[in-house]
Amino acid sequence: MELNSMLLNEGLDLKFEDLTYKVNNWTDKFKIEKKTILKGVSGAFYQGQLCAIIGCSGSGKSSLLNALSGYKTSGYSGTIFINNKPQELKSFKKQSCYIMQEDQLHVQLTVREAMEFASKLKCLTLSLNANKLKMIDLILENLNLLKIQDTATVNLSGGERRKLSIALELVHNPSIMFFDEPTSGLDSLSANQVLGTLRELANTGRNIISTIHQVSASQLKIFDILYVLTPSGQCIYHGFTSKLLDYLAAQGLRCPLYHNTADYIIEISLGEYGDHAEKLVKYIKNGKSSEWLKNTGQKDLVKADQSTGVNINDECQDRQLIKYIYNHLIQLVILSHRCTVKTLREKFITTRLLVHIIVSAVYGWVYFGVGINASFIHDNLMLLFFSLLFIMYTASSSMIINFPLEIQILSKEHFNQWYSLLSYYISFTIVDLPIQVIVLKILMKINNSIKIKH
Ligand SMILES: Nc1ncnc2c1ncn2[C@@H]1O[C@H](COP(=O)(O)OP(=O)(O)OP(=O)(O)O)[C@@H](O)[C@H]1O
Repeated sequence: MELNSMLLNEGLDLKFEDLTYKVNNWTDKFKIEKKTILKGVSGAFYQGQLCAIIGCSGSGKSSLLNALSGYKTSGYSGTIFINNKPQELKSFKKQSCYIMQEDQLHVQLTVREAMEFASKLKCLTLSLNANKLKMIDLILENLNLLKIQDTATVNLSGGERRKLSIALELVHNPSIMFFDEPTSGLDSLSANQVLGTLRELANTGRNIISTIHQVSASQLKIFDILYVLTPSGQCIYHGFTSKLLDYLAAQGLRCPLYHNTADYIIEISLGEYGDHAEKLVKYIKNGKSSEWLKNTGQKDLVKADQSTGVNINDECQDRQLIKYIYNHLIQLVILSHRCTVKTLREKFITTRLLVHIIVSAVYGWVYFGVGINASFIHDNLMLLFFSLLFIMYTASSSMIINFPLEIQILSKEHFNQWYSLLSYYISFTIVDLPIQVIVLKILMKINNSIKIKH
């Protein structure tokens, strides 16, 4: 199905030059040494194209994607251009999104709820108007999710989860989308459906850049552009998928009949057909050169040379401050609402209440009558101490239990500019506060009633 024209987008062009990524590595002798993951690679991905970054495991595909998307910045050197201007991360993040390998979804919400909260957070509005609701319907319909809109995300299939991850980001109409192995863990039918969705997204004008671990011959044809990395983090091919065989033939490399071309070039990068990788890196100037295309009669990789430029916020400081506070307040209200809905659907809250009832009953029984006898002052102190300890422990336990489960979702949503960390933290605390007050009341009530009855 073709994506509706309402989802059309101008797209952004992305170029990178001499990108190097170094990490610190521990040696056998407990010393730190620098390991180079990406060695001065260059390339360009253009709007309206579906681009695949392929290579063997550990070749640096995710590292390259992390750099291009701005997800990671430390350890990287080189230059990235957006529409021929140096990448300005803050504004770039507003026009891009990064969809990670693992689908980070709120399992307590339904598909529709997840979409509505995403739309509210991205549009900074407490209620969605008819246009926004129509847009959600449109996205769900185009990604075949409308009929399962009331299903909890925890019950979705792998392919549906991946599509929902895409749908959630589409609500703010990103111009460039990064995907880290979007087909991993999916059966071939779901993988084909997800790749079909990526194709449609590219057809709407967006720039779609994806790493792919294993790609079949038929799936390979879906991609316009291939970018192939060697195990040493260099580029041996950057160009049209359809021209890969011509490129290899020009170097005297002929893909065996019925052999997957993607597998063939990866095998070349691994040195299975001799020492060709170095030669190819030089020939294509580590991704910089598209000269070889001229031999094939093809023009440049560039589809369109336009420079709409990245929006730069030039508002005065006072207005920015008011806007900043207003945005945080709106985020806080939406996040508190979402957190309340999730908390009320959690089983953990019942367990928490039960633990308080049992512990308060035990304390009441053990320290019966100590409050009315001055000779039990030591027991009074002990009761106070244990009660405080228990309250403090249980109050922090909700954060300790929930935070590791939420950290991946938080990092995805925060990176994709849904909200600030401050708003997230305050909303989490606000929603937990009434629960803490209620359980404290229970603790005191049961404690007192046991003292009186005894
Ligand atoms: N922070 C780091 N510290 C040490 N090594 C790292 C770090 N980040 C990446 N690496 C190493 O860099 C190499 C490339 O990693 P990366 O995840 O980019 O590869 P990949 O091509 O995406 O692999 P896969 O297909 O298996 O996901 C790996 O050998 C990895 O162990």
